[in-house]
Amino acid sequence: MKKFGLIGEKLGHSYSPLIHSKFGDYEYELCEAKEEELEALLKKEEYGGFNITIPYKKTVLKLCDEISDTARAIGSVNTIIRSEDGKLKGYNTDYDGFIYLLKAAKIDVKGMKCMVLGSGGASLTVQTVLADMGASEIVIISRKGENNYENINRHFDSEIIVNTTPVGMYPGNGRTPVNLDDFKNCRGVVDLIYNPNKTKLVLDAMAKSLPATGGLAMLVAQAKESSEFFQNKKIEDEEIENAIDEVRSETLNAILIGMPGAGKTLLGKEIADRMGREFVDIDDMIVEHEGMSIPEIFEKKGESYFRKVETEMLEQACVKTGLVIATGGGIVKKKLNYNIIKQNGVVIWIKRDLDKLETDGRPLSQSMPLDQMYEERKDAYSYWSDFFINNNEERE
Ligand SMILES: Nc1ncnc2c1ncn2[C@@H]1O[C@H](COP(=O)(O)OP(=O)(O)OP(=O)(O)O)[C@@H](O)[C@H]1O
Ligand SMILES: O=C(O)C1=C[C@@H](O)[C@@H](O)[C@H](O)C1
Ligand SMILES: [Mg+2]
Repeated sequence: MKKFGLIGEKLGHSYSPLIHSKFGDYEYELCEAKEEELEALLKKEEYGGFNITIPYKKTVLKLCDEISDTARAIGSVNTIIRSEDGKLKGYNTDYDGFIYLLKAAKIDVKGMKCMVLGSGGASLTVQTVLADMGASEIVIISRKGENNYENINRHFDSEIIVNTTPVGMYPGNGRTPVNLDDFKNCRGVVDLIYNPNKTKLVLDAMAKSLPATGGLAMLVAQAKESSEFFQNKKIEDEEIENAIDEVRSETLNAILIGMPGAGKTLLGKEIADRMGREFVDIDDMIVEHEGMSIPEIFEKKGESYFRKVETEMLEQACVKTGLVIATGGGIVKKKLNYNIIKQNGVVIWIKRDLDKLETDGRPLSQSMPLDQMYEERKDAYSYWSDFFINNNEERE
């Protein structure tokens, strides 16, 4: 079997090799390339075909020998196949991928005023789908276009917002292209970014109880169709959901929260061992970073300094994927930590009866009654977590 590749400018964020490994038994490589290298790369015969991503989906049109009707109509190619006679044929599988995403997220664009952020190849595909699905108006916001971020207030009445820019994408996590507070009529948010799993834009929409989705389902659905071209065989649609589930379970961090001494570190290590994952303890990161024990940091620098370093360490750990992360008990004291944890995390609340909690080496647990601390924090532990584990059985 020939090998295949993903061509783009920067590819450190891509899950495509992982996803393609679910659809077939072929090699799939990341090929970072500069624009002037594209032509030579496409000619390399060891590759049976390619996916194309930011910023080359428009550029490669002129390098293909043939282009499918859909890709030509949209003006964007994300899949290229080398035929037996060496000719390169360009397709667009993002079109079906975006339709799949809208349906999966139950976001109906019919009759809606839609704002598309960004004007690259992915934006062209999104615009075509929105028009085909009956959007009443489609506004494109780009840095230099007629509608831009300076005069975006003209379109604060948009009902659906679709982000096709890389703003907020790994490693630039935590950024958002627009402030959702400005869009009072907003009825749905779609971010094509899939790493992180939930961008700031998506988390902001969820905080307002708006329907919102990241781009993983689109990525997987377009990859399935590309893989059908690569292998010249049909793959059933059920495979898309299976692959999404597998990618989520392999990439999301398992993040443990709960009272000091509840067993986050103990259980975190055990979970990581059993899953064959790397374990990270935020408290250990802080101690290493500061070169002091936690009681010493509290004593010499105070709690607010400790919290500042804790947030920095949390940010470093949570932009990564596939980890088991034990936090300190006070992580929920700072609202800012919520988005950091949620972007790539499944959050597990470790519960243990208060009279069983270890307080040694834990300055806050020694400075106030544990039932008072629990009262102050229990609603946050509950709201921040996706599920809980009872850790009352003796383990040692
Ligand atoms: N189920 C259990 N059985 C016996 N001992 C336990 C159990 N759970 C936790 N412990 C013990 O309680 C102590 C505290 O556990 P651990 O350090 O894992 O808590 P933590 O939640 O990480 O605390 P912190 O918030 O301070 O980091 C440890 O000595 C641990 O071995
Ligand atoms: O990030 C990625 O791996 C990709 C993103 C989209 O552009 C897709 O169209 C492309 O096939 C792969
Ligand atoms: Mg711990």
